[in-house]
Formats: sequence, C-alpha cells, structure tokens
Amino acid sequence: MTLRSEDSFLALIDRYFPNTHAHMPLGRGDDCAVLRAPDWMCLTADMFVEDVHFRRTYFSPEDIGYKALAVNLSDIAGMGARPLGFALNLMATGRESDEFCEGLVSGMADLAREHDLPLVGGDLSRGPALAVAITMWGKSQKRFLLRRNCQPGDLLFCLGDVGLARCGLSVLERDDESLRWRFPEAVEAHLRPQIRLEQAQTLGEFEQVRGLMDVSDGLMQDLPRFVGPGFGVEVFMSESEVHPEVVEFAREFAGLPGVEQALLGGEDYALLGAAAPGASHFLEREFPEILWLGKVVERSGIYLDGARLDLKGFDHFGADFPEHSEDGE
Ligand SMILES: Nc1ncnc2c1ncn2[C@@H]1O[C@H](COP(=O)(O)OP(=O)(O)O)[C@@H](O)[C@H]1O
Ligand SMILES: Cc1ncc(C[n+]2csc(CCOP(=O)(O)OP(=O)(O)O)c2C)c(N)n1
Ligand SMILES: [Mg+2]
Repeated sequence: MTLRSEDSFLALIDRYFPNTHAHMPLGRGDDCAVLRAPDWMCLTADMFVEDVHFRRTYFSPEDIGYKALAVNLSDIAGMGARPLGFALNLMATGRESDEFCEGLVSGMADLAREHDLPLVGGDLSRGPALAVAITMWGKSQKRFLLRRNCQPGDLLFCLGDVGLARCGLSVLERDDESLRWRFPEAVEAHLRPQIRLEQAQTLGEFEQVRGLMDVSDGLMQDLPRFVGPGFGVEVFMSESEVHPEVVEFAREFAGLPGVEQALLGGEDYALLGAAAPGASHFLEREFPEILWLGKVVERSGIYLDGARLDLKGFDHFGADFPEHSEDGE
C-alpha cells in the first residue's frame, strides 16, 4: 500500500518527479525548497476537492492528477505568463490503493513534464476526503495581463469553448452511458480541460490587448469581475458560434438558448480578453478560432439583445449548483 506511510508516498512522488531543476537549487527533502527567482513572479493557488470539484466515480485517478494541475496552469495563463514550478498539498483518506495513488501522481507528472515544471515540495495529511491543493508560480515575457483594465468600447473575446465543460459535468452527473456517447467533447472538456498557455503568452505581446483572465466560474460570474465595477457587457455572440454539443444539450435538457447556456458555463478554463477595437483584424489573423463575445459598456450588467440577463454562474457559497434541477429532475 502506497499510503501505509508518508515516506512510501514521497517515494512514489520521487519516482515521477525529478528533484533537480535549474530554478531549484534545493528541492524536496528539507524544511523548505530554495528557488532561484528569475524576475518578477506571479503566484496562484487553487484547491481541487472530492465531491466539490470532481467525483471518483467518473474521474480516473489520472484525470484527477491532470485537472488539479491544469486549473492552476489556467490561472498562470490568465496572467499571460509562463509557469515555472509548483507545490503540492495532498489530503487523502488513507484508503486509496497503490494503483489509485500511482494514477493520480502519473497523470499530474505527465502534464508537469510537458511544461518542464519542478515539484518543489508540499505536504501530506490524512483527512475525510481527497483534496489536492496546488500553489504555482510563473513569470511573463513582457508584462502581466490583468483584470479590470478595460475601456468602454473595448472588444471582449474568448479563446476556447464556453459552456462545454458545464454540459460535460451535467452529462457525467447523470450516469447514463448513452449520453456520454452523444456529448463526447463536453465530457472531455470537463475531465481534461485544455489550457492555452502559448496563446496567452502570445496575447501578452500585443499592446492592444488590454487584459486577460481565465474563465473558471462561468462568464456570467467572471465577465463582471473582468470588466470591473461601473462597467458591463453587451453580448453579441450568436448561437452559431456556440459549440453544437452545448446548443443541443441546452435545448434538450436545460430549456435554454445555446448562448445563455454558454454564458452560464463553469470550469471552461478558456481565456477571456479585452482588446482595443482596432485590434480585431490582427487578432483574427493570429487566432482564427477567436470568439468575439461582445463589447464593454459604461453601465453594469450583462446585456443580450438589449435585455439585462439574470443568470447565476458558480459560487462555492451561493445556492446549490443546479446540475440536477435545471431540467426539472
Ligand atoms: N483563502 C484565501 N486567502 C487569501 N486570498 C484568497 C483566498 N481565496 C481567494 N483569494 C484571492 O481572491 C482572489 C479571487 O479568488 P478566486 O475567485 O479563487 O480566483 P481564481 O478564479 O483566479 O482562482 C484571488 O486573488 C485569490 O488569491
Ligand atoms: C461534483 C461537482 N459538483 C459541482 C461542480 C461544479 N463546480 C465545482 S467548482 C466550479 C467552479 C470552478 O472552481 P473554483 O474552485 O471556483 O475555481 P476558481 O474560480 O478558484 O479558479 C464548478 C462549476 C463540479 N465540478 N463537480
Ligand atoms: Mg481560485
């Protein structure tokens, strides 16, 4: 059993994560790691908690390791930055099998290797559920791309699908194999979100891109956070620009237009950016898949076809997430 002792779990970590790196003069094994900071750094932390962010019934151990790391990479991307390293705090019940632990660590290590990220240290604890808490840091080539840096008339854009992961969650929560076949890209978007690190760094090179964030709680929640107080958004995205699985799912199970389902979203891990109006041509050339969401206006709220939308995105302490009730179940 990997979890018969802390040392056996640390030995598993050592098998998957190298303990030397150019940015890490001293790695795991002492009271602290010692890092060599190359420049100004950005730092983020996100938790990934059993039955809040994932369920063991439909996440493989590899998926859990992957997504726990991916959601932190997404915050680094949201700054237009490049990740440099991370620390891992893990709470486990102690009942996890060797195979489970190995899957979780290997799923995380595969993604860390892709980005040449050292695991500098962390902590282990027994607890009532599985929880993975990661702290990650990074640096930017030129500047960090911030929230609340928009001007009225700025164009808002997205890179990555919005609404798809939420459909995936609803499908997975339904425990119906036939639905997984009908909505495969939605399921994949929920289990294995693709993080657009390279695109985020490229955006940082364009002066006319004013700001950037990653969309984790859904656009309805994250758009106001992005444009800031006193500003709002006139949405001009149309249904033909929404992923067809989102449109189909919304119509059949949520009774919502595709655009509204896309705006509700949740766990999209897409990039949301603001650009000066004159930037649209070169952004389209650089990113042919770019989705133009709308424009920044000088009154708060989110407006679609002139009407203020009143849809609620995700909040940990808000009303229950309506995965089972939105279609009247
Ligand atoms: N427990 C906490 N202690 C200190 N700061 C926190 C805590 N939780 C969240 N924050 C800060 O509040 C801000 C918003 O957090 P969050 O909504 O989780 O952002 P994100 O969607 O980027 O992960 C971030 O700057 C984050 O660092
Ligand atoms: C079992 C389960 N129920 C509900 C959800 C939906 N959900 C959980 S967290 C979340 C939002 C993103 O997570 P959060 O911790 O808020 O990330 P952050 O904004 O801090 O990056 C959503 C939509 C889920 N993924 N799994
Ligand atoms: Mg967070």
